[in-house]
Amino acid sequence: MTFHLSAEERVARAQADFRIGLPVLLRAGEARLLALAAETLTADRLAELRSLGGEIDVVVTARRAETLRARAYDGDIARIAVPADVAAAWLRATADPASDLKMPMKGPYATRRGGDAALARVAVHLAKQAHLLPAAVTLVGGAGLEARALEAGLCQLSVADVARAQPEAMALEPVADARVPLEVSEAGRVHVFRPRNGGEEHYAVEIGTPDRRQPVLSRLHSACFTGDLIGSLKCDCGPQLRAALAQIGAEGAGVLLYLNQEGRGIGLANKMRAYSLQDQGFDTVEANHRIGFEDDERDFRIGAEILKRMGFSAVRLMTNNPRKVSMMEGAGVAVAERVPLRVGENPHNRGYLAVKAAKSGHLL
Ligand SMILES: Nc1nc2c(ncn2[C@@H]2O[C@H](COP(=O)(O)OP(=O)(O)OP(=O)(O)O)[C@@H](O)[C@H]2O)c(=O)[nH]1
Ligand SMILES: [Zn+2]
Repeated sequence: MTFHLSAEERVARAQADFRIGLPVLLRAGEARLLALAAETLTADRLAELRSLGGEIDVVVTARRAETLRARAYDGDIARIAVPADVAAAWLRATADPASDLKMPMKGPYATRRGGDAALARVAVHLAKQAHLLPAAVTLVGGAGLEARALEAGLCQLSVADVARAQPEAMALEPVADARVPLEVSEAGRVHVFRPRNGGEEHYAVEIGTPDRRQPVLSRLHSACFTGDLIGSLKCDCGPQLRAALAQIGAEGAGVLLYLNQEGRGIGLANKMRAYSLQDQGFDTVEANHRIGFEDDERDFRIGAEILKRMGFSAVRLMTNNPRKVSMMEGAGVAVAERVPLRVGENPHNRGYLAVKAAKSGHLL
């Protein structure tokens, strides 16, 4: 009897190692690549990589490459060659937009073309999933790479593992639920759902006893520490959260889903990076792109799966976001009605709301 690690378990370990700053060995057929997150790379670790020989790249998304004026020959990513004489700070500055303004002409960058970029793509995917800067440092062709990785006990992952690993939404389990009387209704109940991959837990706030045979009044809310908790005026999240709860409470039945996808799925640290860029004049969408993210990295299937696990198959969805409607329907939960939720506009978030309407299709 020996232990068998599933694809999900391997991927989850690799993500955790990226956050710690440990390298992971990626495999596809005969190809081998050692990968680390650019954000957690230290000078010592860079020296370790260099002692192996081989080619070191910093891999960024095509979005970040555009800001850096580097050519993205691999479509969605760019493999930037790291010169032999640069320090870890050079790699960091390539990945991190914090110094873009101070050094507007970073580079010039030499980007690799040809060869297989599949492993480099997996490396960037892991960094994103770990909520770090979406960039990886990679090494190919190092002497005795695989043997050394094994000897050091590094995590190993194949491209097939990443493809096989189920999305978080498909592997959510209910963990616990309990009665929580709320200001808007004394008949509140909080349910906690946990993904099998050890990722963030997500919550459902059930109010009253909604009829499972009818479309349930529902809000799909994404975590916003700044808006939900400390009263930030930069967005409309706090007022939306409270208005949705109030409306569900007034009707006497419904479900508020609270998904821990802070910052449209990029995590709070990256959201603060985006806010710094917004203070330099970029809008909410441009800021995400300059870090290297898409406009919206959320997976709303998580919300649909939670509703299905709770016995619902149709919703009256409180949202202005058409993507939430289409992703809900794509995941098998019918949207019988879209209930608009326009509250909380103020002078600070007026521009943000206008950009969401103009660029992300939000309905007014
Ligand atoms: N990356 C990024 N995230 C932001 C910014 N402002 C707010 N957010 C996040 O955006 C999300 C807002 O989520 P929702 O309340 O579901 O809003 P929505 O997608 O606009 O859709 P509806 O409110 O349903 O119309 C939260 O996760 C916030 O943390 C920003 O400038 N950049
Ligand atoms: Zn917000």
